[in-house]
Amino acid sequence: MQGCFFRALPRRFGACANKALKTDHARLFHTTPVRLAQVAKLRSELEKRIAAIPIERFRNFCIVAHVDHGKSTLSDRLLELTGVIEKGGNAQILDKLDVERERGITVKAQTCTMLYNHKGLDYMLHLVDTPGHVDFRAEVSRSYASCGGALLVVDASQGVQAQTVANFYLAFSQGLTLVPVINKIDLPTADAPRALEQIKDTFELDPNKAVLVSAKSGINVEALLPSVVENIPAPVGDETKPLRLLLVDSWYDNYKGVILLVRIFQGQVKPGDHVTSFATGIKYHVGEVGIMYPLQTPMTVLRAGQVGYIYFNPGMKRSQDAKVGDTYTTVGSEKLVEMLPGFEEPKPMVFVAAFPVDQSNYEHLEDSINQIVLNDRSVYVQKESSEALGAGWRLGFLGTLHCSVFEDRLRQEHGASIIITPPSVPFKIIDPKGKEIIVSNPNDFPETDALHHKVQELQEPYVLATITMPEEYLGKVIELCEGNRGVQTELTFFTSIQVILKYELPLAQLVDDFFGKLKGLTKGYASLDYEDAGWRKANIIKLQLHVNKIPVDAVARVCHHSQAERIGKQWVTKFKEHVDRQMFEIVIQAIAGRRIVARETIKPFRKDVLAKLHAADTSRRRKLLERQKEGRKKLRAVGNVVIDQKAFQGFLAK
Ligand SMILES: Nc1nc2c(ncn2[C@@H]2O[C@H](COP(=O)(O)OP(=O)(O)OP(=O)(O)O)[C@@H](O)[C@H]2O)c(=O)[nH]1
Repeated sequence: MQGCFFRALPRRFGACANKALKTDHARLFHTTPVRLAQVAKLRSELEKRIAAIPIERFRNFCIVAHVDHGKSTLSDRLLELTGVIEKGGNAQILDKLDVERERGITVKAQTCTMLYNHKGLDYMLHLVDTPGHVDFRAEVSRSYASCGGALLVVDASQGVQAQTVANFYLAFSQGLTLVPVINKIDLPTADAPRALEQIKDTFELDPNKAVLVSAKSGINVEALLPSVVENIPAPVGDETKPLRLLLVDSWYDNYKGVILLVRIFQGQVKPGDHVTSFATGIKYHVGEVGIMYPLQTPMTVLRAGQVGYIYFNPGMKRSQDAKVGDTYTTVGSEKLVEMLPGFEEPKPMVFVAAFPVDQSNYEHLEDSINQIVLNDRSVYVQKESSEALGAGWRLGFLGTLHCSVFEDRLRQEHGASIIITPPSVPFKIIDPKGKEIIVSNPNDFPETDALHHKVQELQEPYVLATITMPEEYLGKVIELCEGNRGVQTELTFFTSIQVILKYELPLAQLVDDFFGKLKGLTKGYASLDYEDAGWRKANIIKLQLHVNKIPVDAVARVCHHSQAERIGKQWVTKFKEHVDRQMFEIVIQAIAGRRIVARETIKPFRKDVLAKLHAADTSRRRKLLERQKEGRKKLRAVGNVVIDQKAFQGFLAK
């Protein structure tokens, strides 16, 4: 992670962009008054070099791997090799989202163009560094659409892991050429022959084509680019035909509006062109086109086969108008150009309710949420209000990591103080007429009395989980999967001691810290990946927390019948820990449907402390009343029970 420049590119994150200009490279390529002439000269030389490269010498490729196998470190080395960034200069210019740095994960795919001279000829390489974590798989899948091949990186000490398998099949299904790369060969625990055997056994990839490197120390990295040039096919596309471009990604810039990352399939695009979107029908005048080198570097034209950015003049204001997967063409060519197949929008599958700790911060928090959502449109936001916690939002995410990254960004970048409920998954109601309704808010679950005439069937989402692990943990992992309502679909030994296990699991079980339990059971040796497996009939029920017979709406959740008692017991025990004793008895109940599945009681105070106050002691009485008034501000009422906000925070904390 340290010194990773490429991942640090803050192109989507306007606030950070200026910091990136501290790099020598960025100074050269971005205007400061002193260097203006020099910048113009360098850009024009770069442009001339690019103009002389025919499409047959373009190579668009991405780097895919399991989490932490070294994608970003390798990207840095390739950028250094091609002179895009300076050698060893990365440490000073380290700059990226706080959350990415702290967690050591890539959240957004980043792209960069490189020029590489191979056997006396210039090649234009376009590289995409993709996130490894399963929650951000849509980023990887979209990146593939602009690429002809991929470097499949495998850590020599860990070998093939779950996300290596998932990335391989995704790339394979999209017809990409794969170049295997065995990384971290410098580690004492590296076992390159085993990793080579695994890629041969599991993916039928030729081990002789694999390149063995150490991205960290740079060993043999120079052998990679010749392999890219020789093995990855050039894109095809006629630059003389009408424009046909695919919108791969977008981000928001406060000054320029929405900036689009595009792959040109046919024709060319220049500033001043009048273009139109197939999805929205909106027409725009192109303001600027350019390449990521590694920051936005304007060019006079982008042509077939290239990946670059464009923005409009006047700028695109609404980020919803930039539909990832959309096709654009020149106005007047609409009938001559076929729309590209596009992408399926990723659907949020994990939902939480979020509330400001202090209701007076509601508007500030709403602004912060909207700002993050501008650059992350996979987040679903809907207003919600709770009797206990006030006004807030229901937020939907691609997975639990996506959710906690969002939460961290709210806290770190916007200083938000927020209460977030544990993640839950949506459920589907099929009504008696066969109409399907997907519901993400447990409070919309039909009342028990209405269930039989409002619902024909209830369904919950399932995933197909791929788990890899050393054979010695197989028994324990099978037990864990079965205990989480899993159904085994495959068990394969891919070396004499490594196993790939596939299970269909309810997503609700997976978000309930399944990965944490798996890691614990296997001492961290197991890896997990999953993909959507559709909806299955489910025996689910609404579980509610009642305090003195009044439901605490923010806490309600929908769960499987078999889990209701366990969760209910956890709830009442935890809630009791966080609620202060009061003047009367408090009864806390967990109720599933009509059944009370757990109960705790908080006994009242024995003495009335106010009784001791002397009637004439007015100043003390006033002091007490003021203190009480102050305290009340922090309190929320649930029926007749007044509960401190901190109790909710404590109760809802993981
Ligand atoms: N010893 C050694 N460590 C390496 C090598 N390549 C990467 N690392 C280390 O492995 C860790 C993960 O590297 P990254 O480049 O962040 O991995 P990544 O695949 O981009 O991670 P994600 O994007 O989060 O999936 C970092 O601590 C790197 O310094 C290598 O060749 N040798």
